[in-house]
Amino acid sequence: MVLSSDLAAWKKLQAHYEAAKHYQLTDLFAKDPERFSTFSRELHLDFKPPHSPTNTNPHETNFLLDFSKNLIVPETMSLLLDLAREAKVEEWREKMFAGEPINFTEHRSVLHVALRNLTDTPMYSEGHNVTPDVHAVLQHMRETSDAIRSGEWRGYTGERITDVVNIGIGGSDLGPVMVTQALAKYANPEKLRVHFVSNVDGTHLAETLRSCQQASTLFIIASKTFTTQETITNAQSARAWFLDEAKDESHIAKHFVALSTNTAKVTEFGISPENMFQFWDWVGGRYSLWSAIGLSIAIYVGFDQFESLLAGAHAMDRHFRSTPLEENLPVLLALVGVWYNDFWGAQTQALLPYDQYLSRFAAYFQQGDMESNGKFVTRDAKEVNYQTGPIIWGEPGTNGQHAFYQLIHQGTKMIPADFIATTHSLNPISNNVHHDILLSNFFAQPEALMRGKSAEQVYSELKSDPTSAKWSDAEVQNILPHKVFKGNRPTNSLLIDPVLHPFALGSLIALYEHKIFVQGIIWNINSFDQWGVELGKQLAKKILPELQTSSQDTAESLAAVNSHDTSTNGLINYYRQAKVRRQQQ
Ligand SMILES: O=P(O)(O)OC[C@H]1O[C@H](O)[C@@H](O)[C@@H](O)[C@@H]1O
Repeated sequence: MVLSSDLAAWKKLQAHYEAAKHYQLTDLFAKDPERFSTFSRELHLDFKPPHSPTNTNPHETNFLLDFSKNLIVPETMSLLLDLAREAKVEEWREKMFAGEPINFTEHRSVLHVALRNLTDTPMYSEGHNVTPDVHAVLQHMRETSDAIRSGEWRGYTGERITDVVNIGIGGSDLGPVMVTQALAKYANPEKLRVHFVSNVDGTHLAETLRSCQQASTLFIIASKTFTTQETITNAQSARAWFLDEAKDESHIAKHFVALSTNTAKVTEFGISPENMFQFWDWVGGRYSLWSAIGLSIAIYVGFDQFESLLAGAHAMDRHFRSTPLEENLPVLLALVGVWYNDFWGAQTQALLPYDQYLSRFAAYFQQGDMESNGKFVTRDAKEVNYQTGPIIWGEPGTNGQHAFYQLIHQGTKMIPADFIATTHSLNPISNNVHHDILLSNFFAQPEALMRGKSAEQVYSELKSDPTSAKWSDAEVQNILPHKVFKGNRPTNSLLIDPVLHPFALGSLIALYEHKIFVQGIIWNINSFDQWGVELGKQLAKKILPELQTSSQDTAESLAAVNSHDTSTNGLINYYRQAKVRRQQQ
């Protein structure tokens, strides 16, 4: 396979689209009373961590995926399933679980699924059983997080740790940020707070440290490569801030730990090997929250909760690996996405969790999806002639409704959207009235997007309203079109039952990870490398020395930089002049 658009099923889908583009969702529902049951799936997942009999957290969850409000009929789904088979999704899925080096541009296997394998079943990365290594690091994480939470781990003055600052960026930040927010209910922030510093902008570290004390702060330096400029710069400044107070470098051992694959660089930084939590190059950064990168999560909510998160993801892995494609939730989500992305010309995919705990969910999957599937050549190095990964965006409902939903309802773009909610609130305050209101919106928005509002409906509304009833016909005709909603806008609705506990969250994240995997296979791209982040880094390295000025420089004497295009030169020179002018004042 070279171009997916050459596959027989792809061509059939193109032909099928010619009929489908006339579909009206309301008609499809009117014609088929079974439509909801045809295009929805319930899934029960459970899995108890076998080696943790004392972990009494819930280890089961239910999902209801309703994909009936999509511009599909049974033939659409059967063609999309043919496409998945023709693209060899099942074979590639097996290759991933078998640890084959499917990330071929970096010669690596893609084994984040092994990180949540809490059983003793061996999992191999290119022939090496990684399960014992994974379990050993989990044990190290358990001991360390227990010691910090219990107060057994003390800082250099003998104080307890009250603040944990995770310094990392991209995959070494977004997962822990998202999960610690999502599981805040399970934390005890009066005793232990977590902070995340990612941006190289000094403001991020400076503002974070304003509420921390050296004697009670633990820094987690999270970087797979341990060479990322932002992280190392922040880590060095954090080290200087710490030593400013603690003075003696030997105190670093109690206040700095590292999460990395790069032992040499960690040691060079001054962090001892026993304070290093290892992971492996077969863990992609954006799939690494399940690894040592999750240490801040384990410290914040406790290791048992972290383990339950892994168990939930493992349960979804089992579902993904063994369920026929037509019943397979990640596959179904992926296929519906491909339908809009490649045949309807949709450019984006909105993720709209009706759950405040998931406020960073879309931001997390911006990396998860866009770094994975933002590729323009196939695995066989041919440029694609179809769209690959969509633009991922979103905010929690109902906030989004009061911000950007106008465009989803009445704009000119098709925006497929996933609505996500739980059946129960973890905070059923005021007699659960908040949750009922939240969920009424969760149900109403996909309905409104589908049904829209016709000119006739608007007309009769205007006529029955005492103010507009008095309007002239011309006035009515002038205003009426602005109030029309064309509807027919597609959505998925995902209900999680009962609540977003760690197990459910783990399953939900894994659901989207596997969706991204399936889409990458269908587009025949390598979803596991990220060369696209390199070029900007290279150029920034070249520019950094050009920004230096000396204290002798004046606005008049300062030499102009001219090694770039005139735009980049102009911007750099404006900055250099501004620096020098400021120093002259
Ligand atoms: O953990 P590291 O090595 O610091 O990388 C942080 C991030 O760097 C780059 O932007 C990419 O490679 C990301 O995938 C990665 O998550």
